[in-house]
Amino acid sequence: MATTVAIPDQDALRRIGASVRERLARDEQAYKIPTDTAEIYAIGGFFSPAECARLIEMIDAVATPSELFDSPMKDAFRTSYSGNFDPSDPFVKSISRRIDDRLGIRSELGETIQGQRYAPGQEFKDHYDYFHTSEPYWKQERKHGGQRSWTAMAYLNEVAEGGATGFPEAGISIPPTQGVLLVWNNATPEGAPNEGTLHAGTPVVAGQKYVLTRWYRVRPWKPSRRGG
Ligand SMILES: O=C(O)CCC(=O)C(=O)O
Ligand SMILES: [Fe+2]
Repeated sequence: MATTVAIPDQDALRRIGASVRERLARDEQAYKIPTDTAEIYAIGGFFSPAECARLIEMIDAVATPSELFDSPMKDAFRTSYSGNFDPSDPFVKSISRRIDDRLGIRSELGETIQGQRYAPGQEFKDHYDYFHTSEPYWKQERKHGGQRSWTAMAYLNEVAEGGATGFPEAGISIPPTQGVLLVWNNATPEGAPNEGTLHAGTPVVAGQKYVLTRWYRVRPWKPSRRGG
């Protein structure tokens, strides 16, 4: 008899995938990146230069060497500095709410915004934002909001050279542009983790790169640990 292996949180991933997709289709500023491999959108001018400057200052205040979910190559894998914003700060709340509203996702599903700073030579190698449900950490994450659905990431400055976000499966490379919000669905329309979302923050060559990231779960997020 054939057995089907259940995909954790599949129904929720399918449902959230569809609702955000429908919302972005009506958003005249949301540009769908032309690829069939993954659902990736760019929204220009999402943050003003003044907001970016303020967010950059906040990243400088919280950034420490990045932590990752268990990975044998942890040290070389994500060399940027990162830190979580204070979710009770009114400015952070307003920024989070604006991203949530644009995607139409309930705020409770969003993880605390994380800021990241890359210096020349620093990078975040190819990875998926979704959780690998066969790994030991999944037992915890399942209870802390479950699988990650969409990622929203904003570029806060222009990088002198390097630092593009690469999606090798989709054959796409997105150069950092100040104020752009990049949004992608980590699942397929069917609600399975989408391997086509493999991506990297490629090495910065010159200058600094500042980004912020908000990851969304399928259920209300409860803090446990950090990671990309
Ligand atoms: O810095 C980038 O371009 C990618 C960052 C990223 O993949 C993440 O924060 O999950
Ligand atoms: Fe990522």
